[in-house]
Amino acid sequence: MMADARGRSRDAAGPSGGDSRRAIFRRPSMEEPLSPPGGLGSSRSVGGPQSGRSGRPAHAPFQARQAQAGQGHDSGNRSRGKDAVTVAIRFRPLSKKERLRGDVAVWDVDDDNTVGPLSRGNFKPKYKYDQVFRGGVGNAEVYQGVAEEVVRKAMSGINGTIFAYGVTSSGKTHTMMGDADEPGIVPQAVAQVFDMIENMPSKEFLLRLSMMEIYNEVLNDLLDPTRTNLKIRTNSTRGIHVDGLKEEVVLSVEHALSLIAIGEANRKVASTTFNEGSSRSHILCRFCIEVSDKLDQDSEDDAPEDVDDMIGDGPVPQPRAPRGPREDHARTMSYLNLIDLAGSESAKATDRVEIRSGAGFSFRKMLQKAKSSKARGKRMEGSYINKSLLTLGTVIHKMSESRAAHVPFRDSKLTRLLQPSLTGSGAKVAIVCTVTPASTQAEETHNTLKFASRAKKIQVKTSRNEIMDDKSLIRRYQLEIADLKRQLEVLTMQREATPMDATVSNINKDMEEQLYTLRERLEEELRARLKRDEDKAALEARINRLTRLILHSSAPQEGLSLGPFKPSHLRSRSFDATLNPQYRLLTSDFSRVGDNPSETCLSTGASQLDSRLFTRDSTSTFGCDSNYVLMDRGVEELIRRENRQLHERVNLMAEEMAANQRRLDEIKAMLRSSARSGQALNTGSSQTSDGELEMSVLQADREVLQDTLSGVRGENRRLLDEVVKLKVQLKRVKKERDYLYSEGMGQEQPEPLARRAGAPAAQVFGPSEEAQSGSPMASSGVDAALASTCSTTVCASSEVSPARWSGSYENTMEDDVQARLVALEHQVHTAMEELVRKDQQLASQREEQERIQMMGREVARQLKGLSQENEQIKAEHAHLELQNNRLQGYLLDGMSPEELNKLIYNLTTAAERVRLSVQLRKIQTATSPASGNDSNKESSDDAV
Ligand SMILES: Nc1ncnc2c1ncn2[C@@H]1O[C@H](COP(=O)(O)OP(=O)(O)OP(=O)(O)O)[C@@H](O)[C@H]1O
Repeated sequence: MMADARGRSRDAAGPSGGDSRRAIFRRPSMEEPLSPPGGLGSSRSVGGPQSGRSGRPAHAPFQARQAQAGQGHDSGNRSRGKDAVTVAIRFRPLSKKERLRGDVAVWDVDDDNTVGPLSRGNFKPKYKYDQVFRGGVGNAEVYQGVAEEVVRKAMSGINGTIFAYGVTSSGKTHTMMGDADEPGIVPQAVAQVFDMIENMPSKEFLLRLSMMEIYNEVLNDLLDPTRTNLKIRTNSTRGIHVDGLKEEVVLSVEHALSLIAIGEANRKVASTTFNEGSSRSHILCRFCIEVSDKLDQDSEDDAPEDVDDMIGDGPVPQPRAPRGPREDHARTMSYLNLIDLAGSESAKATDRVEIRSGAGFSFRKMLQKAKSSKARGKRMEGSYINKSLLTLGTVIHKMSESRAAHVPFRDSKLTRLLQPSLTGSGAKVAIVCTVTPASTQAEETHNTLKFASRAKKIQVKTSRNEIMDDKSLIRRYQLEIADLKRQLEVLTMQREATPMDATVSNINKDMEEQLYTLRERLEEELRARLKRDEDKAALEARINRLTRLILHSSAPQEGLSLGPFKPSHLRSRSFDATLNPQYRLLTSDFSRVGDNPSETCLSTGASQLDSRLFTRDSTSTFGCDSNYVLMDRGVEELIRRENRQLHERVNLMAEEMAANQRRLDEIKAMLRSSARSGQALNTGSSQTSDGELEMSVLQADREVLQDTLSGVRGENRRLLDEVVKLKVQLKRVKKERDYLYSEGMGQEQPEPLARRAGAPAAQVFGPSEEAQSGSPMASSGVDAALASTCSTTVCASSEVSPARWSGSYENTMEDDVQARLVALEHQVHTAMEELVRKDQQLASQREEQERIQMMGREVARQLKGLSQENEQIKAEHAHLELQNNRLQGYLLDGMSPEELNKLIYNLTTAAERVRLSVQLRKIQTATSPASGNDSNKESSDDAV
């Protein structure tokens, strides 16, 4: 940068560069006394277009610049006891568009911050300001010259307000917000705030950010677009404030910038003639800064006591508040308002927009109609903007007049919101009026310069907003954290005194042991029950078996009384008769008897059978197995009975046959006599006819007799069939007897009857010689069967008395069965008693089991409750330990809150960040000693 002796600018460093710029700007003269006190010259020397666009935050060399920035800046104001509003003019370079349309710069700046019009190349100084920035000056320099001090004051408890004022496209947004390459006042202020926090370890801060816009005189929340049409309210506690405005606790630079970006995205922007992205609303970005001494600050004497100590310049010498006990730590709460105003625009310019964007002829009317409503909207926007800016100008004008009776702050929302900053008990105001040097906008620029000049005359008191009561949020957090710390200590002490986990685990252990014991008892009961069930089943099986035996024993009695012996269990039972030699013997014996037609033989066979049976009855072998013998006797008795019946029938038949035989003999005799008579008749005719008649009669008689004989023979065959059936029955009986032998309680079978009788079976029951020689009776099977039947009859009439024998063994058998029945009944009775007793035991055990189960459930429920309680205690403990760890790990071990802020911001979402920030503040406050005066009253209006 070059400058001549007058300070007229000759540098080509501005973006426009060239001769025109040299014609506009003059190098300011450092010697001229027009510059307000405050190192403006030094500020100017630091900046420049290059340095301003470096993108480096202006606050970075914050401490290094402190001496420069504060040196004598406010000395003049200090003499008045008031701070004048800092007013700066910022020219922007001619835009490309302006140069293209032939605009030239018609304003010039002197080094003494004087601005004046250029007339035929001559500069006529007209207005003087605190700061005037040429077109090539970057945002960093503007920040240092205008905003840095305001932010510094805000951090020390003095309200600060910075706003940009100017016509549209003059560079307000560029100044306040900037861009990525050249951050504006807002991002630089954020960086400075956190920079200062980082450099003040003895302090604690709570930052909150809110963003709102005034669009068409309607207040909207930019951080929460759902909150619209907010109302401005006033109360004694909070003063003028926006009701329902969202305030976000800010944790870091990035956090704040992200929130501001959100608000920026929500603001109303539109395209106008002069600006593609023109702001159509006033944007208020507000930081609420609460500062407090750390509660547990031990090395307070080494650390700077407040911001002014650290800054060093002390623009407003505040008497240091007497430091009381640690509870009376000073706490301040201040607001830093950063305002980007909407740009005023003439209706002509708006109309130009509409006309310029017109379409072809065919759509002209339609488009004009549509666009006229749009233009109306735009005009309305413009009128609202202009009205509020006009009100601001009026307010500034009135305030600049020392005797102004009434200042119309309420005429617009903008002035209403700015009222505390402009008139309040403590405020530092900086106004950056952005202007363009373009000739086509010389009038607007002139108006802005007039506005700035009036604003320069406003005087605002600056005082620190110290809050000594508990209404501040930071104080609440401090108290809450202190309370939490106390709780933590109590819990820790309790835990150390009686280890919580051990207690709970002991309870758990007892419960588990009880449960285990109960489970064991249950299992034992279950086993015992199973055992009882098994015993019961065994008893039942035994009863069934015995019952079966009883039934088996009673069956022969029925058989004896009702007919042929046929035990029910044998009807369905197949067995191999050939396996039983006794059965085979009897079968063969009987078949031989049946086959032998000889009456003598039959009689002999039957006698042998009876004698054998009798012999068995009288031999000692009978006693070897009473059951067997009894059953054997029963079977034999049956056979005898049936034999007797057969004998009776056979006798009847024999008598009948004998009668028939006699009749046949008579007939034969008659025939023979008739034959003799017929020979005699052949000799005489009369005798022949009588003889033939008699012959025919006899012949007829003979035929009748033959018929009768055939009937008798048929009857014989029937009887033979019955005999065969009886044989079959006899075989079956023998089979049953053999089966009884085989079932004879595991004892040996008696010897075959034939062998005991001492005679070979073939000899006894073999066919008789008469039968073998072919006697008439043996010629047919019928006669043989008849003979067999007759022999059985003979056998039935033997001298052994079957009735007597049968009765005796029946009695024996009955007694035995009765005895067994009694014994079995006794057993059954005993078993039933045992069953009843076991059932009673089972019922009582069931009750006991249910009681134990109920106890188990109750114990499980208690255990569950205790477990939940344990979990809760553990979670609480973990939570408190986490807090403790944070306290000890992060804060006490040296990690600064700023680093923690960054860490939290990087790791968490926005919502979580807010929550954590609150927690963090609590924790941070908890590490400081309690401060504040509890006697002051607090209002809940300050709740976030
Ligand atoms: N000092 C400057 N140096 C370089 N470019 C600038 C400067 N000031 C403004 N501009 C440019 O001028 C254009 C308009 O600026 P900006 O949007 O900040 O104007 P504005 O006053 O905010 O307008 P409006 O009131 O319509 O919102 C932008 O493209 C911006 O980059």
